[in-house]
Amino acid sequence: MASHEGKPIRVALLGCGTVGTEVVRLLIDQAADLTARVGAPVELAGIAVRKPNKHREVPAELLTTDAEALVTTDDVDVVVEVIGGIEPARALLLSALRAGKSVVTANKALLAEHSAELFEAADGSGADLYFEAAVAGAIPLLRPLRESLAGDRITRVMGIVNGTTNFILSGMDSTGASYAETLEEATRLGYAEADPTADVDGFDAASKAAILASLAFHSRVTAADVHREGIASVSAADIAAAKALGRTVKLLAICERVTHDDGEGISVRVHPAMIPTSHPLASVHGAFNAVFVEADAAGEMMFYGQGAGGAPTASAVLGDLVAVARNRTHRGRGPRESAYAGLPVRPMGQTPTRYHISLDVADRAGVLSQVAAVFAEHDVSIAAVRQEGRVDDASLVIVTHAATDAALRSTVDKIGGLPVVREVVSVMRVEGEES
Ligand SMILES: NC(=O)c1ccc[n+]([C@@H]2O[C@H](COP(=O)([O-])OP(=O)(O)OC[C@H]3O[C@@H](n4cnc5c(N)ncnc54)[C@H](O)[C@@H]3O)[C@@H](O)[C@H]2O)c1
Ligand SMILES: N[C@@H](CCO)C(=O)O
Ligand code: NA
Repeated sequence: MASHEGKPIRVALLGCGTVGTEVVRLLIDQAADLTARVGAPVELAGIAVRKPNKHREVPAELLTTDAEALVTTDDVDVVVEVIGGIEPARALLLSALRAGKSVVTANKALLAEHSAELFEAADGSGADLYFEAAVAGAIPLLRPLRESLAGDRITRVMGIVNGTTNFILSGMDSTGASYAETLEEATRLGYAEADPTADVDGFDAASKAAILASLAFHSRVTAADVHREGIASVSAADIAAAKALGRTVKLLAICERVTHDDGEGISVRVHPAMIPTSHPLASVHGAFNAVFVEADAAGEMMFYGQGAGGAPTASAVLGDLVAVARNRTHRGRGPRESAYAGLPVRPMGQTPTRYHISLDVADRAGVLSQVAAVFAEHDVSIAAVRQEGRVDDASLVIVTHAATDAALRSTVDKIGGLPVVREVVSVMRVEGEES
């Protein structure tokens, strides 16, 4: 096959915000190295922006407001999308792929909803679709899943994939700062999405979980399939309850194989959970991300690094850009969509989990047995109980063994209604320990 060595790779950049500005800087600063690594110069053909008059540290002559014209021009080989959101990003990338341009994107929201359509367009023209920056920023994670681990059988992916919420939770845990203060700081540092509800309500992590589950289990998983709970309901009481038992609270994205009588499926979820402080994910602080991957032959692996911020995210974008540019220069092609396994996503209720339940109860004879009876009634086995008497009531902490999430929820509902239970102080799932 003929090589296109030497012919410049022309790049259209869509969006020039936090990530886009850093992409331009790296492309310019590292032009000579990129040329050597790709085997051809990588040149910016144009930068689509909404407000051309805004001050930016990028070459003004490359700016355009006509993104549609830019992505379909003959003079462009690769389109890099760092606008975010569904439209117009979706329409622009479909146009680009259909016109045979390879695409590099950091857009998790788009991929978590429309990857099937995008891959189909890429297949139609033989173009590449790369998106390493969409999950866990700078950390090489999607390429290991799509390529390095393609010969193994992945059983579980669990991690901290949202820097903003991790920054908030670790800030609340260590400095005692308020939720509002830490969120403001995360926004100032460029970690938070334009609308921080995407971070705090778990939408950002759910999009990433959908992408991870699709790649890990060779199945189509969209954001709508992901069970999602954010951090808005995590209280100081939850954090204190976790600390009292040597645990800490993290927002986790968990994708795992689950087997039922009717066959194999997957569970994909995002929710706050208590993990032991001895667990490696417990020491992931600030905007850092970390993801555990478990595979049959490889065993356990952990990927750790900066999951957000302009420069770290641009690093992943540039890595993908080099990969697609090399493919163009040497007439290769990256991996396509792999959804052949078609595993169904199980409802959260069927997922085996463990709960930590902290209650304020009356301190008198028979209370513990009444509470324990509710667990037995729902076939939920108790792993540990801790009771501390106070003046006229008691604090009761119960940690369960694994049971279905539906059984655990019904247990908590019924316990909350017992006359001897004054308050359900904290209910949280427990992860990262033997069940
Ligand atoms: N910031 C991060 O840490 C981070 C990390 C990983 C992934 N991402 C993803 O990268 C993408 C970009 O994020 P960002 O933080 O740079 O956002 P940003 O808001 O800073 O930048 C987006 C830019 O796109 C511009 N834009 C909007 N509509 C446009 C249009 N129609 N044409 C041209 N430009 C348009 C906006 O004016 C803005 O300047 C998003 O998909 C985001 O989820 C960001
Ligand atoms: N807002 C995201 C950016 C990275 O995707 C985060 O906080 O992790
Ligand atoms: Na990544």
